[in-house]
Amino acid sequence: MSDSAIRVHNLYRYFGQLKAVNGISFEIPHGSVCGFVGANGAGKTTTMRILASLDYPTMGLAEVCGINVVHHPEEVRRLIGWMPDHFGNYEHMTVLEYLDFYARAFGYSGKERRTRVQEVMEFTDLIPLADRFSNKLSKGMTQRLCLGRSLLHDPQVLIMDEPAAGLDPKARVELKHLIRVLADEGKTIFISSHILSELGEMCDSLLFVNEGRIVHHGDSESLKQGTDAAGGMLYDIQVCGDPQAISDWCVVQPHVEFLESRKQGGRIRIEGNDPKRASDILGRMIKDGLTIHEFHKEQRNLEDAFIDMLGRIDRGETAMAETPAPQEPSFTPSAPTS
Ligand SMILES: Nc1ncnc2c1ncn2[C@@H]1O[C@H](COP(=O)(O)OP(=O)(O)OP(=O)(O)O)[C@@H](O)[C@H]1O
Repeated sequence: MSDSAIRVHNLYRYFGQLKAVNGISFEIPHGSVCGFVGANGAGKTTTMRILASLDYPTMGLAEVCGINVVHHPEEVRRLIGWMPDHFGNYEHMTVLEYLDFYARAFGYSGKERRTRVQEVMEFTDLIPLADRFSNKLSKGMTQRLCLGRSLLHDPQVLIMDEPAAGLDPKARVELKHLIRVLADEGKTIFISSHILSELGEMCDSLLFVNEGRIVHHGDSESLKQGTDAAGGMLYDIQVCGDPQAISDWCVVQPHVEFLESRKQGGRIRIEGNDPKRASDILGRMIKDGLTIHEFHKEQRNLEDAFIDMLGRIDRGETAMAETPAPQEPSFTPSAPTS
C-alpha cells in the first residue's frame, strides 16, 4: 500500500490564462482528516475534481492510494467517495430508491445490495426518511443522503467539497460527528470548508490554499499557537486594583505593547515567540508591584491565523511554495462532466 492516501505533486490546472491550480504539492497520510481552506476561487474545487478523476490537470501528478488519477480513473473511483458541493437529484425517487439505484450502479445485487443500503441508511440516520422523495429533503437531510451515496461502495478515501455549507448548527454537529466516526474507522477524509473553526476541531491537518498555491500545511494547534501578524504573542492579564496600572507599566517597557483595556486588566502583545521573555515580563510586573491574579496566553482563532498568513504573503514576508511553471500541457484540458 502507498504511504499516502492522497499525493499531489506539482499540480497545475489552467483555464485559458487563469491559473486555477498553480503548482501545488501535498500528501495526506492514510486514516487522517485534512481540511482544505481557501478564499472563494482559490482552487479547492478544481483540485478536488482532479482527485475525483472528473477533470484533467494541465500538468503534474495526482494519486489516490498510489494510483494515478489520470491513467487509472476507474480504479480511483472504486477507492474514493466523492461528495460535490452541488448535488444532483431525481424527481419522484424516494431516499430508499435513490440509494438502491446507486448501489446497483456500484455493482451490488440481491441480498448484499439490500444489506449495504440498510447499513448506509442506518449510519446516516436516513431510515426514518426512507419513503420521502429525495428532492423534497431539507439541506441537512440532502447532505446526509449525498454522504450515504458516497459511502455505498465503502471507499477508503472520502473527498468532500464544502459539505457543511448551508447547514444549520445542529446539522453541522451531526455531520462533524459522522466524519469523526468515519475517520476512526480508518478512512482518509479530505474536506473543504469556509468554516475554519469547525475544520480545526475535526481535522488532523489543515491545508491553506491561496490563488492556486499552497500557503500552509500543518495542524490547527500550531496555527493557533503561532505569532500574530505583528510577530508577537497575545496575553490576557488581570490585576487586583486599578487596571490602568498595566497600560502605564507597558508604556515604559521594551518588547511589550498594551493593546486594549479589559474589565479587570488588559490585553498585551509580547514581541516574538519566546516563553522565557513572557516569564521575564511577568516577573518584572510582579517586582514592580502589580498584583497579577491572571496571566495567560491567548490562542488565536483559525480565521485570524489565516488572515494573518494572507497579510504576510501580501507584504512579501512569507513566500508561497514556488514550483516551476509548466512548459507544455501534458493533457488536453477538456474536462469530463461530473
Ligand atoms: N471550468 C472552468 N472554466 C473556467 N474557469 C474555471 C472553471 N472551473 C473553475 N474555474 C475558475 O478557477 C478558479 C478556481 O475555482 P475553484 O472552483 O477551484 O475555487 P474554490 O477554491 O473551490 O472556490 P469556492 O470556495 O468559491 O468554491 C476560479 O477563478 C474559477 O472561476
